[in-house]
Amino acid sequence: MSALSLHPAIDNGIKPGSDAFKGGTLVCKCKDNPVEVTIDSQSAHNHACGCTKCWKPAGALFSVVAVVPRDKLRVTKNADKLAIVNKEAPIQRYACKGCGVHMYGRIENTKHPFFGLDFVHTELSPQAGWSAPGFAAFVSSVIESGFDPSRMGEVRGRLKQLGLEPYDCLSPPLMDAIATHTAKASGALR
Ligand SMILES: N[C@@H](CCC(=O)N[C@@H](CSCO)C(=O)NCC(=O)O)C(=O)O
Ligand SMILES: [Zn+2]
Ligand SMILES: [Zn+2]
Repeated sequence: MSALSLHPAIDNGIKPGSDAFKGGTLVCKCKDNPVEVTIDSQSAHNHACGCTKCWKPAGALFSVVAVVPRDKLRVTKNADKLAIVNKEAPIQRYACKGCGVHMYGRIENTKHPFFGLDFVHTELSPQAGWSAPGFAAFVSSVIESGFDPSRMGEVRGRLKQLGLEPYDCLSPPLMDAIATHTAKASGALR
């Protein structure tokens, strides 16, 4: 039996990132006048995400999504083709109206724990060297897209085989960072 397909960027093993990498471009899938985003930074916290909100390439069960500082990201070509998918969502995802690809997701709420970071899919980049995915988030959420719940053992097993520890929310360090932010905001922690 062939291995379960999760996402083309991880199905054949995970390519390590490069410490020397300093950024590059993301290009949408339109043949004509593609949208281009330029990022002057390496990515961080790259992960596979099973949630229903993140953009996935056709046929993929997971997205692969990372963050970059928002002040290091600019739209450099065909910005007029972008539209926000859901203005009410904490992460406002800018999708290409031509091909549907999400070019970046931005948080406008200054109180959000991840304010200052934009969400990006580095598979859209012609350059190699972006940070590699390090864990899998929102794994149980693939069921919300219609995936058979009886096959979740297979999904988690394959993620572990690829070296991506599966979590049903974010990774423990990120969950701790969110809780710390919340505790500082409430005054429970100084
Ligand atoms: N079960 C839901 C989960 C959606 C969700 O909370 N997604 C996270 C992670 S996205 C990248 O890691 C999130 O922060 N969402 C905020 C947003 O989407 O604006 C589902 O699957 O829909
Ligand atoms: Zn496009
Ligand atoms: Zn997601």
